[in-house]
Amino acid sequence: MLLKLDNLSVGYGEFIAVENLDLSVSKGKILALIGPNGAGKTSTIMAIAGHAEVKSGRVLYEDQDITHIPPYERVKLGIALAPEGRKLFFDLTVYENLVIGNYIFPKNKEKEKMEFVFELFPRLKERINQIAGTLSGGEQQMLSIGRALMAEPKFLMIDEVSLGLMPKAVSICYEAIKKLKNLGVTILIVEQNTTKALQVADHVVVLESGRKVWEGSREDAMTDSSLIEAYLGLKKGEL
Ligand SMILES: Nc1ncnc2c1ncn2[C@@H]1O[C@H](COP(=O)(O)OP(=O)(O)OP(=O)(O)O)[C@@H](O)[C@H]1O
Repeated sequence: MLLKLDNLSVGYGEFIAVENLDLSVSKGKILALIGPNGAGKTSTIMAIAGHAEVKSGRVLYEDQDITHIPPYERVKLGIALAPEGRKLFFDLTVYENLVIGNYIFPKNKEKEKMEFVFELFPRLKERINQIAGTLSGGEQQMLSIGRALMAEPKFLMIDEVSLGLMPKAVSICYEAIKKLKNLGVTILIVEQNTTKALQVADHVVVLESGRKVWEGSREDAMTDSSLIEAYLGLKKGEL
């Protein structure tokens, strides 16, 4: 296991967004976290990144308890996040956003890492001096993933991979996810487009109202008709 959540509860003040969640991500695999709006998917990954308040339970990474270490320490350990809404520096260029992704790391590998991002997303290289706020939604998602990759993560989390993107951009992002997996990166995706998520995921966890209501392999997910109908809004055979 690369990452393990042990009985984790996450909340905001009195409100509990995620309750007693147990979840594991195996090294080199892709986990898809799915579920309706407000289910607690974003809260879960924000807790892993260190940006949400853990009420109880533990976040374990490479068998180390990281529940209470600051976010940048987690980045140094190899945990990176492409957050919901991309959270780019919209007034800065593509290049400058990527430089910021490297800011806690030595400058000497910056160019090499940026070249890797450009290999994955050639579109970003073409637009290197463009202001991030003027990029298309798809290009912004590529930049958000690219910025996370500047940390050379072992564990990459992407929130809402395909939300609001054109089909072509969705394909580019998913191709990149497959390539990263082949390079050994462990990936957690939060996704509304469950059909797409199930094409790449090894394991699936469904959250509803802050609780885990289903979990299993992709094969299990694709053959469990109650899951498909209840949570994916599809009839068996439509996947
Ligand atoms: N900063 C916050 N302050 C208070 N409540 C919050 C905050 N962020 C999220 N919540 C609440 O926590 C619950 C879970 O939200 P979360 O964003 O984790 O769910 P989600 O599954 O990612 O949903 P969505 O797909 O809509 O983003 C929701 O009821 C939401 O209103």
